[in-house]
Amino acid sequence: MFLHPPLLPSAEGAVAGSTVPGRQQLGAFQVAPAVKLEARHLNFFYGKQQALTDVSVPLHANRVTAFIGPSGCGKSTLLRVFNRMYELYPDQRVEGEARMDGVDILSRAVDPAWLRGRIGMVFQKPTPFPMSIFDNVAIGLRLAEDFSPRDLALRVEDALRQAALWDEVKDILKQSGLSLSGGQQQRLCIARAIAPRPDVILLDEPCSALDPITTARIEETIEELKAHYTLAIVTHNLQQAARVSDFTGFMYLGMLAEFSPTSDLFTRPKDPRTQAYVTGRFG
Ligand SMILES: Nc1ncnc2c1ncn2[C@@H]1O[C@H](COP(=O)(O)OP(=O)(O)OP(=O)(O)O)[C@@H](O)[C@H]1O
Repeated sequence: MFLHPPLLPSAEGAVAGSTVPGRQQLGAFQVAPAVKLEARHLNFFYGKQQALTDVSVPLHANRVTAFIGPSGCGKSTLLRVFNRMYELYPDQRVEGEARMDGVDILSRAVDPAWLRGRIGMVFQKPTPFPMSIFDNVAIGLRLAEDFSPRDLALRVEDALRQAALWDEVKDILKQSGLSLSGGQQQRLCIARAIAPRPDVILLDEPCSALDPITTARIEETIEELKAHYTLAIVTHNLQQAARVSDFTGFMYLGMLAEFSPTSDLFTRPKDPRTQAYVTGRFG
């Protein structure tokens, strides 16, 4: 039988057993944000190839955490671990824990379908389904719960508003999601991820296929989403990491080389490899 762990409020203040530094280091009078999700000693394998080695990292509640690092260092793999995508592939396996509100979500006792409702994911390439704009957002809701048509419409509207797309699509909800522009499609995918009201949203290079104006729009959306969700973003764009995130993890060869408040990581990196990467000397 699967566990559906209770959802705990993500109050400011408690560091919830975290061993990793948070905002308490930013100043004597600031309160550390709670940790919503925390990887503990993760190792990950694609067959015999190890892609993550002893990664421990917190995602602070209602904050954006960016993961940066050279190609192939394990950023996407880390996000995939958090929503157990690897379980769909027989040769992939994980060791260690990922605790959300104190519960190890990698445990087989936790229902993966429940988990994917709690942790939404947005990919690099916008992936709208070949169906209407409305149905693209409603699909997960219909599978999860028996909503009345009115409640379903309200939930879809709410998700599209939070994804900053409502004004552009409210009159064309029956039109195909595929008819939207790339940036609109990506915001539609964000709305789809938001609709089940998850706790955490993982964004894997969500702007890499988008122009600068659309990218700015998505970044604004990310900033707004922080009020309701805990976010993690993988990005190759260091300026983007600096703009949107509160904390940044620098990954190198499958390890977390450094994790700090974003301003510290970019201005006072502790690890020489971070310094070399953020100053463009490799990567
Ligand atoms: N499906 C897979 N099968 C085998 N190895 C894989 C697979 N996916 C990723 N890898 C390997 O795992 C390592 C980490 O890959 P991952 O995609 O997590 O890195 P990344 O930091 O996100 O890279 P990029 O910035 O290029 O997207 C790499 O060595 C990669 O080749």
